[in-house]
Amino acid sequence: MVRPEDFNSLELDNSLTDGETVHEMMAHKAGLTYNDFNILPGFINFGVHDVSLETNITKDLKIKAPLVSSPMDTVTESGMAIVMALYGGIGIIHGNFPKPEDQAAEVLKVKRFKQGYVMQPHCLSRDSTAFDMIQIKKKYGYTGAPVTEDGRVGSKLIGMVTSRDFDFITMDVAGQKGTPISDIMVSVDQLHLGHINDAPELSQKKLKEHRLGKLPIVNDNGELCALLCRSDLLKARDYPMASYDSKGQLLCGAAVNTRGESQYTVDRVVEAGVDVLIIDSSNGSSTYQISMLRYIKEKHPHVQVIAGNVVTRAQAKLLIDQGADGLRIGMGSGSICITQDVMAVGRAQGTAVYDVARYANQRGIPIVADGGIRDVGYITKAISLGASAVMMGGLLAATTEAPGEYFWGPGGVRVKKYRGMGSLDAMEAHASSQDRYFTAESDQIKVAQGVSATMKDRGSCHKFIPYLIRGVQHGMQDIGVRSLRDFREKVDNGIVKFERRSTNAQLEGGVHSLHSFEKRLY
Ligand SMILES: NC(=O)c1ccc[n+]([C@@H]2O[C@H](COP(=O)([O-])OP(=O)(O)OC[C@H]3O[C@@H](n4cnc5c(N)ncnc54)[C@H](O)[C@@H]3O)[C@@H](O)[C@H]2O)c1
Ligand SMILES: O=P(O)(O)OC[C@H]1O[C@@H](n2cnc3c(O)ncnc32)[C@H](O)[C@@H]1O
Ligand SMILES: [K+]
Repeated sequence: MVRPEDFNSLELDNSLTDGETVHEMMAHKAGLTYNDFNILPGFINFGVHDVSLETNITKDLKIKAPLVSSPMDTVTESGMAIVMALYGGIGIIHGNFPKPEDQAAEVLKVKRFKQGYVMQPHCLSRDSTAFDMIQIKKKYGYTGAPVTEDGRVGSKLIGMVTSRDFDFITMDVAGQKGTPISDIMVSVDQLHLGHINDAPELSQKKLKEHRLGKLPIVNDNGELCALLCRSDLLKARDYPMASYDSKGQLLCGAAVNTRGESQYTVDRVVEAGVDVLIIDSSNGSSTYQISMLRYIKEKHPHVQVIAGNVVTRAQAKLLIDQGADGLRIGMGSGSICITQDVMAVGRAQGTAVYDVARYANQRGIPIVADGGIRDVGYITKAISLGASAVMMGGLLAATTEAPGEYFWGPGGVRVKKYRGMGSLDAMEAHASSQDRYFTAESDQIKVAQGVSATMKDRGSCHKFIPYLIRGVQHGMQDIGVRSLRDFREKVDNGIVKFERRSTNAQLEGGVHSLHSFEKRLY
């Protein structure tokens, strides 16, 4: 039987100094990044479950896992933001929508999230046919769908195709093109309905009592708001780490650019209940950024603001002096980013995180290390350099919860699109993002800072994020630190040791010398 007290006097003898302190490692002025170093192991005298990942991402905003999803249109809309918050992180809704109201609607979906409720069910319209229902079944596997006036959530519910109705449809696809949906749906007056303001328990009771597969949830005007699904309820579980606000709603962030018109967007997303705003720019030390920061702080003082991006202490000082509650660090480090090639400006991410964190943390301002997080160990390394959280784009793209549909890429691989917000592809997607790339109002010459790519299907965040969290906990256990604060203190006072590694050591640290291998991670 292992008794903790038997080991009380044991510790590592830190006078035997292998490696170097973080300050020694960073004293060499060449830019370093995560892959350039390892952290040396510490003494494990606690279990992996004892490692707390609680952290502040701004002065006043605490979350339980140091994970933030990037405000990119192939990464974070409400689906991603919900799953990030359920596991203790936070998602930042991107700002590349046709209208500010669309972005606000995504924020609202996160704030209104209730377990078991599908907020964006696939709908049919008054003009749909049985053929369209067959297509939904084929593409998504659903055997029922709500029917609304114009086929969208938010329009008037007129009926519902249930799996029982659907069982009688012949799969004679061509023939069903002529069968109006009204022939196979149950009309709204014969449906059991839930109200959006009802407590979730009440709607769940209705669903169980009437043995329904799905319960449409409507508002006072009879417009469809959501669908409560039996199968999702059965899957529902507790999320003990979830990031909630004081009203018990999931935390949510949103990004805005620095254009004057975006003040209107700020007001809309704040109205929707956003908890934190990110002012999105590759170079945060601009007059444009400062006027946006001032606007938000004056008009909405209760909303936390992460300013950026910055990579130097002078940039950080400027934004902290102007009232930033948090900073986003990274210029050129993103997987889809070509800023350093095109602009000749940027900084190695490890050095940027270390330098800015040392300054900002002294002033009580947390930093989010943005870009270049390729794997779970990179998260631990970013934290070791002083980051309070990491922001991920590519690592989360191509999960089920990322926006966009999967398709088959070269070699028969299932992929989703992942693109830089400054890629021509993203610029062309919406007028709102195009104007930011014209270097002057009248200038029609675009200079892309990002590329458009595909990423291999990574499965659902419901598996991937718990894997990331547990991976970081294991890393911190190996280092011998129980919390982010403990980590920071032990790095600062030189107890946690680092070692730079040669190119050969980097190769050795990866998989090598194998004929073939399979990489299954979680
Ligand atoms: N982290 C990175 O390394 C990095 C690098 C490039 C792009 N990006 C991402 O790409 C997107 C766009 O970044 P960006 O830096 O090109 O956007 P930006 O909006 O900050 O800048 C685009 C152009 O618009 C100008 N501009 C901005 N606000 C203005 C105003 N109010 N009036 C007049 N001109 C104004 C800027 O000076 C710049 O020339 C963001 O999502 C950003 O996060 C990130
Ligand atoms: O996590 P990764 O994928 O390494 O980086 C995400 C990070 O990249 C930045 N970014 C987004 N779009 C662009 C773009 O078009 N050019 C340059 N950098 C970009 C952004 O900071 C993301 O959070
Ligand atoms: K890059």
